[in-house]
Amino acid sequence: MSDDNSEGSDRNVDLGSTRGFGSNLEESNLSGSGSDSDSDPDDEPNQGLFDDLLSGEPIFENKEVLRPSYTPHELPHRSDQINKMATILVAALRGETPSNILIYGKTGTGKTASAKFVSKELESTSKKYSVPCEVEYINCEVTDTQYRVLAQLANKFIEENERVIETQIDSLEALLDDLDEYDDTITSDESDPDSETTASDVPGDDSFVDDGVAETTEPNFDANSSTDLESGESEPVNRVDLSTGDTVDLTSSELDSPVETGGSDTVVDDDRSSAGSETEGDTDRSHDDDYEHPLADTPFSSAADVEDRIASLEADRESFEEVPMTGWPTDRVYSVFFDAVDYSERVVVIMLDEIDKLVEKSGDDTLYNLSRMNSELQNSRVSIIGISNDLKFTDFLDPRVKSSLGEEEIVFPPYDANQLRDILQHRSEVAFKGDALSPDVIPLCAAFAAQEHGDARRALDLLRTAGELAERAQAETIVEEHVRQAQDKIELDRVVEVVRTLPTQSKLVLFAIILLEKNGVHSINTGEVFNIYKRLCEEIDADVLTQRRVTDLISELDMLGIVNAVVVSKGRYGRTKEISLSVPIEETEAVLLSDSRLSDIDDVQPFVQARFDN
Ligand SMILES: Nc1ncnc2c1ncn2[C@@H]1O[C@H](COP(=O)(O)OP(=O)(O)OP(=O)(O)O)[C@@H](O)[C@H]1O
Repeated sequence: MSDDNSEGSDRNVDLGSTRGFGSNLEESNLSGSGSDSDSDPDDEPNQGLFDDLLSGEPIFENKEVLRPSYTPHELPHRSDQINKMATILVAALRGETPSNILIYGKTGTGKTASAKFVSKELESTSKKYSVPCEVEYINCEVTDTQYRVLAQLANKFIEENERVIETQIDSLEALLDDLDEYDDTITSDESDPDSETTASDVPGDDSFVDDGVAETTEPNFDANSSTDLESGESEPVNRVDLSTGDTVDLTSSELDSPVETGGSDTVVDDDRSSAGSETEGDTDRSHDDDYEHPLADTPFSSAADVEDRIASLEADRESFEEVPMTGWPTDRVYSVFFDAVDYSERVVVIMLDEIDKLVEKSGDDTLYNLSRMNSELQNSRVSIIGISNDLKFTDFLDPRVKSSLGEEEIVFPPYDANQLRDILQHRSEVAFKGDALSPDVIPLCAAFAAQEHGDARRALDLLRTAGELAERAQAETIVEEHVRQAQDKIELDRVVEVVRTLPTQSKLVLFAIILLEKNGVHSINTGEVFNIYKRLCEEIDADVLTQRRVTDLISELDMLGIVNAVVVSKGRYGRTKEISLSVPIEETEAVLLSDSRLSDIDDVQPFVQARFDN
């Protein structure tokens, strides 16, 4: 013992300023004492707290891929649902409005993962083909009121509009720079006596080349624009009605695209020579190549046009007003959202995950407003994808909303054990080191999760937790026992979470049941629970609910799997519920007592007597 201590203190001294981390620890100890004088306290070596833990071969290669936040690139056994979604949403890429979609399925059946996968594909394809289409995802469990949903969407679209404006302004400014450069070059060419720059130097449309230079007395970029190149100035023409303020989609590729001269140099040369053009020779040919007019193939006919457009974009940007997270009247929020969506031509897909939570919390107003938007939008189109694991929530919807929202329905059935096995197999290849898994681990995780209504999230949790437990035990491989321990741990964690988040009244009812069980009462009935519950309420000054309401709370606890309540017939005494606890008593009691209100109940013993008093 004393040796150990001295070794520990040696460590402190010896490692001093010269030694690094763990792997050098032993070696450093052996190296004898070093000088104290030059040791910097900030560089003090660690005492190896983590070294042992780090020294074990880690089981995981990449644990992140087993976490719920990871979006897989492949979703085995969901191709039917994914293809169906894609078939509906492809309309957006054709500039049409896709039907609204309702996605149903129990928890962990891959609804969110599949919908996100499809929307990623949709957005990237829309970029590829330059068809404006955006997907906005909202989790209604978090954003659960009409105000918040609309505000969040409004702000997202405002942000997106600002981004688009920024890009457009950048491109327009680059265009102005090009114009300046072009003007400078033309001016310097004009002052060069060797170079005879005339109107025919300007790139023109097809007719310019085809018809021969001689005919092209007034060069033009296209049917609507004309430029006096001798003065080097562009004359404004009515190519674009700037007064409408329509968004001009100026991508940099459009801006950079070369002017169509309508033919090769050879053709141009031939035409020119045969037409006896004023412009001849190499210099002119190089002008055609080098000095394409920057405004050709743009909707602008002069620098002033471009500047006007920049000013109007800047004014638009100034006019955007971010919605605060509270405080505005809802119709104002709606109107800002509406304008933000309609700012430019595009198809917008709004994905409302856990949509049932939104309806439960704040009715169907949001869905009503969103589903009738298309009839009023001028530029854009909106389509909704609702995701829910509650199949019944549409019963609470206004029939119009229900039929509009459910234009297309896609069901995600639970996975069976074989499918879960495939999913786990795919992930485990990336998640674990080579032979970290013993062969029975994946089948066991899949079997446990299949019992839980085929929940892939549960299966992945089990596999990850089993890996963590094995790692903690410094085992080299994950074995069946780790999976069983993981199953118990997850179950306990679930119970703790459910109990912790119960409302106080339910906690009191549960506490009453625990007290009865702890005092050896079996086959507890509702009346007994009610009596203890009443005393507990009095003790902490809580409202006392009616016995009927307490019976309902017991049924809710039963549904949550915390208690087991069976109805038994007592012959001529009628029927009664027999209640027992389905969760570990100690842990559950500890969670209840961690609630500050319940922790006031200190001496619980006397309450149990109530059973015998009544
Ligand atoms: N076919 C699959 N292939 C790979 N991973 C999957 C598959 N299905 C689901 N998962 C994974 O399972 C977890 C749960 O999936 P997801 O969140 O999509 O379920 P959900 O049906 O939306 O559940 P909830 O209704 O609880 O939100 C995620 O980590 C997801 O990546």
